[in-house]
Amino acid sequence: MTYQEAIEQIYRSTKKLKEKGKPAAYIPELSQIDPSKFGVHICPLKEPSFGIGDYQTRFSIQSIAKVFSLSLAYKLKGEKIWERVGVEPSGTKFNSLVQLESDNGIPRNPFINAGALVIADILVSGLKNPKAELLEFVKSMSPSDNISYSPVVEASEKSVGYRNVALCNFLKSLGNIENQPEEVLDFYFTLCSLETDCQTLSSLFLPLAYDGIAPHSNEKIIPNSYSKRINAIMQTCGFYDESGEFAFRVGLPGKSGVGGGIAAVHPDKYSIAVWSPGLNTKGNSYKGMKFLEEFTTLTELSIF
Ligand SMILES: NC(=O)CC[C@H](N)C(=O)O
Repeated sequence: MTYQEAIEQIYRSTKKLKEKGKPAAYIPELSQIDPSKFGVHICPLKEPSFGIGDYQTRFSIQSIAKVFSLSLAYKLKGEKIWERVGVEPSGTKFNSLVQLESDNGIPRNPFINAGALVIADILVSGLKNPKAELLEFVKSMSPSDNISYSPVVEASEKSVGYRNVALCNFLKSLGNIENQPEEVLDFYFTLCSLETDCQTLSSLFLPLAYDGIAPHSNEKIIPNSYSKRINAIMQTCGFYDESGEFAFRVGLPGKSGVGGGIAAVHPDKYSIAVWSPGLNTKGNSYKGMKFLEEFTTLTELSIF
């Protein structure tokens, strides 16, 4: 069975499922999204890419962008970043505050909000123009430049961002934020507002399936060892307190966002992006998880 045949078959059966989860309610702009949207796009390394459904509709990628900010911070500062953020699954919700105090302000990993705020701080310190440079870095990964920040989503999240404000101030008080919290939060909310479609998103993850190289340009985006380590962190921490479940059911390194997107990679084989805005209770796309579970089962192509 080809990738295309598998995707067509699973898309049809997953689309029919009555249960589809609920769009994120805590960010006003995201709560408006039509929950019946559903798109999938795959970029195999050695075969033509393929998309189905709403794969060319743009959506808010939210926390999936944390893979890009981590990649850039890692490239910029190397192994030093691990002095300020860990690589252990947190077992808590993405925006949890509880572990930070006992962990002395060192977030468990770069994908929970606390860890992503520390990574944001590293980029704010290390780059002249962090927002523009991050976007330029992201665009270098793909032949498509169909990705941009959404000022509307950013403003919407800022209007209710009390928890992230609390997290950033808490981190500052514990000595793990160098800049003013307002500046770090501004960069963080802009990062989370990145918008693209499944077609571009899957291509943006292809370097992580190809030893850190962007196949369209042959450019080394990040060293091979960084690419492997980022995949390891996606595998263990990419789905918050559902990371074990995702490894168990899907078996691919991946990252989700509360916009309902999931990007995942099979090293040396493919990258794939799925979008369905309805979330399960852990904040991960309900149909996105179902789709990927069926996909790796039918194709027998998980990393395990
Ligand atoms: N899991 C997510 O996608 C969360 C990202 C969102 N911008 C937040 O900080 O709450």
